[in-house]
Amino acid sequence: MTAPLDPVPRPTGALALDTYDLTKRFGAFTALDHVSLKVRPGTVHALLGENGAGKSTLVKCVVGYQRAEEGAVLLDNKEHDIATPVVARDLGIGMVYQHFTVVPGMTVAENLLLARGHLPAVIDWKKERAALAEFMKTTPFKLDLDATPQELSAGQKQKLEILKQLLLKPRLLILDEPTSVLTPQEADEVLGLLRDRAHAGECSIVLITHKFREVTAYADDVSVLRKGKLVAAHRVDETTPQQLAAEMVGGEGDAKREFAAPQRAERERGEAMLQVKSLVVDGDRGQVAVAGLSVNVHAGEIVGIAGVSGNGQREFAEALVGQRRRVSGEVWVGTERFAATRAQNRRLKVRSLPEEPLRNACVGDMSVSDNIGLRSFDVAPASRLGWMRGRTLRERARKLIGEFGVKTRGELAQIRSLSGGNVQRAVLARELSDDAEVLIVSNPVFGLDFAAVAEIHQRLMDVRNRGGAVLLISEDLDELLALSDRIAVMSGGQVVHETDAHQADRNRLGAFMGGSAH
Ligand SMILES: Nc1ncnc2c1ncn2[C@@H]1O[C@H](COP(=O)(O)OP(=O)(O)OP(=O)(O)O)[C@@H](O)[C@H]1O
Repeated sequence: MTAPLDPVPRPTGALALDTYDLTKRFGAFTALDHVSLKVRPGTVHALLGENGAGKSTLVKCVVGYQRAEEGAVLLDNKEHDIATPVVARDLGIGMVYQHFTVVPGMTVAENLLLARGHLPAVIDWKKERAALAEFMKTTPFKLDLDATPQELSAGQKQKLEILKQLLLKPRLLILDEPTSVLTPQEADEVLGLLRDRAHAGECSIVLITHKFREVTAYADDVSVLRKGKLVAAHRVDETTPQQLAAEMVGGEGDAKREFAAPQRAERERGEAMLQVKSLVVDGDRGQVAVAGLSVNVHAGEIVGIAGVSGNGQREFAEALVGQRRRVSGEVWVGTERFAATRAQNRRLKVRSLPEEPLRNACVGDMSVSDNIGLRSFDVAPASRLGWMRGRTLRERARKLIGEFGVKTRGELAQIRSLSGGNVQRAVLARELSDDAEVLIVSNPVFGLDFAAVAEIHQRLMDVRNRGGAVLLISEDLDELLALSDRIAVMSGGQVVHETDAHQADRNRLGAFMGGSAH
């Protein structure tokens, strides 16, 4: 290892974490209410809870990102005042956040080095690069050390976040939904690696997740938060997903939603609504990201685009919705050549939900109401003779907040104060409120709890059932298999395989995704 030697060797090994009566308020709202969590050293501890239950707030208090008003944080039974993330890091606590914290202008290698903190005055790049290359060999991820974060897909950025923490050899590692944008195979690899490190006594892991499969397969213990309170704690092998789901939502009835597949209406597929013909799009580094891609989506069908992140999906989605220049090729909606202008989107009812909606589809400092009104603020009834009608916008927002179950302290709250899942719901409320005819979605349930996943999947299915055309770009094969009528696999910027979803074979799809099938 090339890190400078510490004067006093740091203690190593897995930490025990206890929170005692932790209470955190935002104004009059209590986000954490006397939470006493117990994480045994050398274990993987899953933290479950619906969107807005307080999971992120709890761990942010442990890593010094937020300060609790009451209660205490204990490491190995000793109370610590963790006032800042730097204090947490020095105590051996690492955190992989739900949002990305990589520095955009720096390469993967620079980001990794920066994460290590305590850098020497002069960096011996040759040595550092060699050390990083060695380190990369010990992880399941392969990332180009010279790439910049703008060139990385959400999945790759997530991997970089995890790598940054692994490099620090934390004694307690907290991960806030680390697998949301990973393929099932990647998720298994990373969770397997983390569990092995925990069981070897190197670290303890706190894993915030919405996936019961991950809890049963990888966690030793599980705690459930509901509305800011810790409502249950179990050894994983002494509980069931049904019991956990019921504890999360506070009632048996709702818990069944997770296990309900979306209702697919029997219907003939109509004419081609969205046609992509030989589309070529460049990536951020000028490389060809989408290399002559063609795909059609018909009325009344969902076409799923599968693929390992970084195979041009992000650039494809951006080019479709007008956020990236198309080098050549054509996109048609119905009988019209489609340039994704605001007027066209409105007239042709083309709607989209990009990944990372807080960054890509919202103005964080603006209110929930204004964000919901972003598509319609300049058309009647919200605007009359050029005047925006705030009250109309707010009333409409309030109605949609209710309809889409957005948990917010009111339509005037800043959208960035909402939990991740609720931002997603707010954007969906905006995009789906007026019968979309063409819907382009990327990783739509990233970070959502099971009830929200089921609900949003049904909403996407409803667009299809009503005769809309849905293009669903997702790195989650289970999601694609559950929703799609057809699945196209994207690899190297092209569609390399297309199949009827009902006859699709997971392994075969996986082989095309990995580039090993012909
Ligand atoms: N900085 C803040 N200001 C005001 N309210 C906040 C702030 N941070 C969180 N909240 C509120 O606290 C509650 C808990 O949010 P938190 O992000 O901890 O939920 P979560 O369980 O992590 O949800 P998700 O699964 O959606 O990420 C939410 O109602 C949220 O709106």
